[in-house]
Amino acid sequence: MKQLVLKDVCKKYPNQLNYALDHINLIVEKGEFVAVMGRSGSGKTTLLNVTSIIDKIDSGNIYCADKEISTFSDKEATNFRKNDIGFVFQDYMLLDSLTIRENISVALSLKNVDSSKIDDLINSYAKRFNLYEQLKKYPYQLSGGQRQRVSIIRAIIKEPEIIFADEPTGALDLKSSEGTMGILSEINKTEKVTILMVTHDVLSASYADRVILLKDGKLHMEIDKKDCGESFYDVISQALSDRGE
Ligand SMILES: Nc1ncnc2c1ncn2[C@@H]1O[C@H](COP(=O)(O)OP(=O)(O)OP(=O)(O)O)[C@@H](O)[C@H]1O
Repeated sequence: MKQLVLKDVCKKYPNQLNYALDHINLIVEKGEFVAVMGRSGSGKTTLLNVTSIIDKIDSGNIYCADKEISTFSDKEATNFRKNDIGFVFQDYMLLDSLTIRENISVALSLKNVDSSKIDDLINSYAKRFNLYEQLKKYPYQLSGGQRQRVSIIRAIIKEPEIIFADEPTGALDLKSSEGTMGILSEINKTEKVTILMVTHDVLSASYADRVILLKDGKLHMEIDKKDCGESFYDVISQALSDRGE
């Protein structure tokens, strides 16, 4: 089943000569994990922003599970972001004045989950991702890797159809990056959640099923893990270096 379909999607920012997205055609299957790569300015964040309807496109169509989301009204777009998708950002986007438990529960209260169930749900995810002891603490008391695990729990706990991740390992050291990618990969397989992740990091990209490479707003190349097996990491590195990325 198709989760996301982009048909001839174009986007140009005001006062810019070039398209940020130039006739993008892309299909992401339900449960697929896709990494978006490309040099700075190639359109990665714009692609994430238009598929999560944070930003509007100029032409083309975007469908999510057969609904044309690119024509959603503001209210429909807000509901879609609240109920159907989760976000993971490079800088975690946790609220400093709230405890870890409160930070996670914000996602559930937005989705109107029954308050009697919220604590149990948070406890079980926190135990699963080794954060139970941290629930009473504040974000500044946690390491970067722990904060990113909190933000992944906040994204997955509302059972979204898709998680959009923008450079989730961008601020992390190697060990924390591997921990973060291990968790994203686990929830992709266990919860069957579709993931669209922007990254500059080949190691992070190698956890995906497929890598798409953008260049000047165009979909330049796709690399499928199925075609590469064990050498996926090397094939991605080679493709980037061949293109001077
Ligand atoms: N708000 C904006 N206003 C005008 N131009 C923009 C805006 N956002 C992005 N652009 C331009 O659109 C193009 C694509 O930018 P985008 O941020 O999507 O690239 P990116 O691949 O995510 O880059 P990076 O890796 O640096 O985050 C670039 O030429 C950029 O300068």
